[in-house]
Amino acid sequence: MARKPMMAGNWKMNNTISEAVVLTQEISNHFEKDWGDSVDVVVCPPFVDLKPAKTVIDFDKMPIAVASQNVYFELKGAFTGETSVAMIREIGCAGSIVGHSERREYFGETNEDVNKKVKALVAADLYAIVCVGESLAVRESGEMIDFVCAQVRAAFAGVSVEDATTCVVAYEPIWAIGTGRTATPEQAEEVCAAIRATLAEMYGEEAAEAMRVLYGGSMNPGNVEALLAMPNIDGGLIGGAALKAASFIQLVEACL
Ligand SMILES: O=C[C@H](O)COP(=O)(O)O
Repeated sequence: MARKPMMAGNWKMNNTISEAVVLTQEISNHFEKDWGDSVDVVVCPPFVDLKPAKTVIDFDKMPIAVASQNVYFELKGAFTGETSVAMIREIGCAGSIVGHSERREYFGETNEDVNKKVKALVAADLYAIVCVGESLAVRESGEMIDFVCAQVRAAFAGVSVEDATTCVVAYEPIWAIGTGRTATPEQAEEVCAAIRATLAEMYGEEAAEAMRVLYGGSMNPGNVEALLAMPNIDGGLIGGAALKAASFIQLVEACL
């Protein structure tokens, strides 16, 4: 089955509102090819930048979705500092990243939290971009497939096939994030294929074939084509290379 590629830019904690407006406008200005319906392009700015970025995209009628980098699983109430699915939905977000390794490492996000966030998102008709990935120690122990597939099972525990198929999985080996040390296409493919096999165990072959598995970790215009050539890599979750309009557009166009 031909899956529609997705190229998602995770801006992490970069760009004030004014900077976000400039970057979004630059992405819009660099837009030359009509990517139409052949790739899903997503930008994931910090919370405060979501509305300004969405406003620029809507004004320019750009085929770009906006997603948040995180969301809380409770619907509302006394959860100081958190942001609900209703809040991001009203801004016009299509979904949210969940379980990014930086949130797992620095903010103590657990597999159980990730699962609750996936459930909160799909219940609000939003999708989750579920991040999984092993540390260097796990990679060197050779246990990365078991580790990552356990993260996938935990993230989707109790999620229906209908809801799961709206979601995306992003394989991001922690040792490749922001380090310039990209996984080789073969290393990335091995784990992405195992992720799809896990999804097939949970949801059946047809659903697993329909779900997108992205790679993230120092993806850039120089290595994107070799990674996208792998049969189980359906796009990218991009950090550093998404912070410049020209390189982000190059990554999008590599999907065409
Ligand atoms: O969410 C994005 C990833 O953490 C990849 O970041 P990076 O492209 O800067 O390595």
